[in-house]
Amino acid sequence: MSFIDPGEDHVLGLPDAVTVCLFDMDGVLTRTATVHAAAWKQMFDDFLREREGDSFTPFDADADYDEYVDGKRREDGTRSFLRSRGIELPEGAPDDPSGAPTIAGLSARKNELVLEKLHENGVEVYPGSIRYVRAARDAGLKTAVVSSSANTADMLEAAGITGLFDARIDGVTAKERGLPGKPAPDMFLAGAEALGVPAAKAVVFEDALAGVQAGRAGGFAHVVGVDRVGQAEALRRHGADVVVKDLEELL
Ligand SMILES: O=P(O)(O)OC[C@H]1O[C@@H](O)[C@H](O)[C@@H](O)[C@@H]1O
Repeated sequence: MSFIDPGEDHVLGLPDAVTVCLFDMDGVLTRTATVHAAAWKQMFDDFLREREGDSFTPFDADADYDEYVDGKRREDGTRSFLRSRGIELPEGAPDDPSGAPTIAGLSARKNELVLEKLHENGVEVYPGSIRYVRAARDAGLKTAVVSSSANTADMLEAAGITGLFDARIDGVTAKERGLPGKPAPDMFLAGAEALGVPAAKAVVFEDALAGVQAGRAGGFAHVVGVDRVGQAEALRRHGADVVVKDLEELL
C-alpha cells in the first residue's frame, strides 16, 4: 500500500518517483460530471418509458451513474446500464438517428443532450484542481488529461484550460487507436507514454470508480480518488491509494 506519511515532505502529496500527473477531466477538473449524469438520465428515462410504459424504473442519476456509466466511453456506458436491466440492443451504425433504439442511436441522443446543456450553462472548473495543476507544473511535473469523453478538446477550450496540459488522451484518440476504455488501464498508460514515462512514475487523479480501477490495473505510482459525491469508501475499494474531496487538500 502506498500510503503517504503526512509528516513527510512530499511535493504536492505525491511519492518522490512521480514526474507526471494524469488527470481525468469530468468531475476532477471540470464540473461536468453532473451534466453528463443529467443527460444520461433524460436519455435512458425517455427510452425506458417508451419501451416499458409509465411504470418503468427510472435511471438513478447517483447510483446507476456511478456504477454503470461514470468514467466509461459513451457507448460502453450505454451498453453497461442497459445490460444491468437485462436489455440487449443492436450496435447500430454511427449515422443512426438520435434516439433510435440501438447503442449508437441512444449514445447519439445522450451526446445531443450534453451539448445542449453545456451550450446553455457553459463549462465550470473546480478552482482547487486548477490551482493544483498549476502548482504541479511550477514544480516541474508534466501534465496530461486522460478522459473518456469525446468532447474533451472542446470542454478544455470552453473552460480556458487547454494550455495547462502537455498531452491529451480522450474518447476520440481512444477510438482512433483502438484503445479499450476505462476500467481498462490503456488510456492512462497511453497518457504516461505520451509524456515519456512508465506507469511507475505517474500519478492518476480520478473521481470515477471505473477510473480508479483503471489506475490500479495499470500499476501507477499512486492513484488519487477525488470524492465529489460521498463515495470515498467505494473509491478506495476500487483502487484509490488516497481519497480527497478536492485537490486543494494536497497543496
Ligand atoms: O459522451 P462523452 O462526452 O464522449 O463522454 C463519455 C463519458 O466521459 C466520462 O468522462 C464521463 O465520466 C461520463 O459521464 C461520460 O459519459
